[in-house]
Amino acid sequence: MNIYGASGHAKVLIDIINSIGRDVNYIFDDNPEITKILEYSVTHKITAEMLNFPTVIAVGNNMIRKNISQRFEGVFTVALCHKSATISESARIGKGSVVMAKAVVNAQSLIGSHCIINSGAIVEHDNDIADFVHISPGAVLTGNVTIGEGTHIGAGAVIIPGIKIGKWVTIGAGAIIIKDVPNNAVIVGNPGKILKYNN
Ligand SMILES: CC(=O)SCCNC(=O)CCNC(=O)[C@H](O)C(C)(C)COP(=O)(O)OP(=O)(O)OC[C@H]1O[C@@H](n2cnc3c(N)ncnc32)[C@H](O)[C@@H]1OP(=O)(O)O
Repeated sequence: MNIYGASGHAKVLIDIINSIGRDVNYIFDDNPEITKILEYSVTHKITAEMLNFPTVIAVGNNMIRKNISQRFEGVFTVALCHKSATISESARIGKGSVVMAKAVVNAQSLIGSHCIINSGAIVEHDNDIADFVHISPGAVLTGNVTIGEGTHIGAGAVIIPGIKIGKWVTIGAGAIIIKDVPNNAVIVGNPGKILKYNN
């Protein structure tokens, strides 16, 4: 498998690829100064040979991940799940999404494309998560939660059942969300209050 982006996030993807017994084939980064990550060499050119292997994007920023995925439409086609993640048979994980160690995705939850379900995050039953969403480590989405495109749920945040969160929202670390959230809002605290709006 290939990794696009030689970031800290890429180090975690290397561990996930190793956890499922696959090989890391190529790691690409457009910054020529980054030549190595862990024990792997970093390449700075995308070759035809590379495209023989499935690729995942190792970019934490949701908007940048979206832009890269659109530039390479059709190339980033696999979902990647750590062997310790628990994923219901009735859940669906979209192409290019990553589910990290000890994360849980429960019954009939739908995860879009190019999402990150980070370490130990819990996505309970019947959630509907759009593309390019990042659920940070330890966050808890209870049942029937809806999350719009590009939203970032901060570490340890909790969303109570049935809440609808808009697009390109940022939920601060540790926030408790008890009401629906409009597009682009940045919310912090318990109970969550709007701090500002993302541009
Ligand atoms: C493996 C990984 O690393 S995955 C990445 C996980 N990342 C995260 O969980 C980060 C989530 N991000 C946050 O919580 C950020 O603090 C944000 C996005 C909510 C706000 O960031 P900024 O826009 O830079 O806000 P800033 O730091 O200027 O703070 C603005 C105010 O909000 C408060 N605030 C910021 N974050 C929080 C928070 N999580 N909870 C409560 N209050 C907060 C600040 O104290 C400050 O209050 P003040 O004006 O009274 O002093």
